Amino acid sequence: MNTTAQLAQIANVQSAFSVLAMLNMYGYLYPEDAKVSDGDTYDYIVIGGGTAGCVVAARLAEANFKTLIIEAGPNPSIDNNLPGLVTYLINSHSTWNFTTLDDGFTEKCHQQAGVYDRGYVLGGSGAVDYMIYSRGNPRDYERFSIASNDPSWNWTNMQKYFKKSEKLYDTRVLKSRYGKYHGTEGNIGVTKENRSVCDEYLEAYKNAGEPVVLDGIGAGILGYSTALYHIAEGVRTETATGYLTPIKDNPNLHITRGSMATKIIFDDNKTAVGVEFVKNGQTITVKARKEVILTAGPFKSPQLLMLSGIGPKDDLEGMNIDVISNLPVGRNLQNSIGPMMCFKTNREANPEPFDAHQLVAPMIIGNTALNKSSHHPDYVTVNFIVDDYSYFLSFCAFTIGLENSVCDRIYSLADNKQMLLTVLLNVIPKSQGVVKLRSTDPFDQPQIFNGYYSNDEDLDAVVEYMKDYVRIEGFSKFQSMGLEFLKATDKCDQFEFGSTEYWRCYALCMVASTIFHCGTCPMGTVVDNQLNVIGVHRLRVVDASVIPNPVSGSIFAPLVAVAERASDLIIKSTH
Ligand SMILES: Cc1cc2nc3c(=O)[nH]c(=O)nc-3n(C[C@H](O)[C@H](O)[C@H](O)COP(=O)(O)OP(=O)(O)OC[C@H]3O[C@@H](n4cnc5c(N)ncnc54)[C@H](O)[C@@H]3O)c2cc1C
Repeated sequence: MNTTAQLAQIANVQSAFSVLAMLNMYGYLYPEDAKVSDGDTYDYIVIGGGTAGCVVAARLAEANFKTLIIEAGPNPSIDNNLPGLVTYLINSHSTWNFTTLDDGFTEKCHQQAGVYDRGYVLGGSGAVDYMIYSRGNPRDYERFSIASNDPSWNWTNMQKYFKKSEKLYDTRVLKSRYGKYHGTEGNIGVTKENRSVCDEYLEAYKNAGEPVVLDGIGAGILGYSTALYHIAEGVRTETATGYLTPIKDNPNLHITRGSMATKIIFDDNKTAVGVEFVKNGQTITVKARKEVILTAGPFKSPQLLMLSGIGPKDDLEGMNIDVISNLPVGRNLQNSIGPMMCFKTNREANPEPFDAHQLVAPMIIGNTALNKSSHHPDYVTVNFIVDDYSYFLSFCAFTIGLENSVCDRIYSLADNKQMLLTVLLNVIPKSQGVVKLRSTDPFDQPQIFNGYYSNDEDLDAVVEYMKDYVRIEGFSKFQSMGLEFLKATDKCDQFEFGSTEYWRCYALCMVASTIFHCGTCPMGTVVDNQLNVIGVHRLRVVDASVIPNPVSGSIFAPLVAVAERASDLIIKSTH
């Protein structure tokens, strides 16, 4: 087995899945495609049927508003629905395949600067993501409140939206003292990792001084616990299936798929009055009686705003775009990143037979504070227990995008033993990237500069976190499991192993992106506390771009809660 062969296998399987996707086998689950003609009028037009877009459109349709979703992609297919197939979804028929500009260092260990994929499918990135379901902690939402100058975005207030959207299936958690933090009637089914292989690792983390908790999200507590996933009864739950399927015959809900929004149209009073989109080569303009709601995600929403005249004045003028509102659109790109760290154990790797209804590698999530009296994590670890080496090679080379030689080296060092694979994330990165227009063609990818470690403090912080985390090797329980850190790359060998210089080199080379991007149209500077775009009327953004800072360890669940709240705000402010 080697990485080249594994990548070839992925390409073959992906071709088969793209053919299956054309059959639209799950089409019966979703609303039929609407017949939309030039000049048609809706109460609300939602641009992008992704994670947030499906929530908002469903709530508006339920509230009796005639609502149109304009979605570029098709319906989800079998590889979107079955959790075990997630490895095949990057760079696939259901993603946009964005890449970033060269940042000068990531390419040392990676095939290219960065794979920044997003869902190109109804349900959006929630239909291609890794399904980790968590809420972050109170400090993350305090930062929303500060950015928006509105305390109502706080953690306590957001809990009702988490509960409203969640349907937790795990009876152990529900019966525990954490049960009260969870929802049981919501649209997003959630299950907990329960494979017994995790138990030994949880014990070992406990032995290493980390709290082990049954439920890692409800109270925003520190410690280690098995992951929650947005999976229910063996099937991924994203917002298309969770929110649109139950109301698929609602006459207020209209969807046009395969439709690329190219411009938001404003009248002379800077009021958004319609949207132009292209379907099957034909340009169609639709009108909004009440509002246009942009939910195209953290790369495409800023692109569309800029193409429509909302963005940094100098950049727009440089492209001969008339400026309607001069705002720092695209300027605050943020993401949770950190190095991938691999350990082998003395347990023989013993892969289970493939089961498409569950993720291949069980996950444990850790929230760690360096100062043990703190209530907030400094870093989050996403820990995979890996028995299946073909999965490992796919994750390493395809999902994280590391060079084949790096993945082959880890494979050989791991010596067919069970591995602990940790992605360590800095929860408060200070670095920022940028999304800019590449051209005035809406079909062009925007330019994305990832900005990883552009603020030196982030690298210093991550080095401290790695040094802290790698100490687990020295504790008796992990020692008895033979835990051993694997030097995944030889590109740092000029530095003494364990020195600050070594870890700095390792962190840069082995950086892994979570693809939890946010902040490109943040609350406070591009949208106000009600998510209205500043300086214009009747236009909101509701997607990951409005989230001003990363939420520790995930973004899907926080965004669903933000979209639930945004729906309330929109309905209450109905003109
Ligand atoms: C590979 C991957 C793994 C991830 N893993 C996790 C995880 O495990 N846990 C977690 O919490 N988060 C995860 N995330 C992040 C999370 O899923 C996303 O941040 C979140 O779903 C983004 O939602 P959104 O509504 O902002 O955008 P999206 O869900 O991306 O929705 C945007 C929608 O708009 C459509 N669109 C874009 N432009 C146009 C246009 N011009 N016209 C019409 N339609 C358009 C797109 O096709 C898409 O459907 C992951 C993301 C990816 C990509």
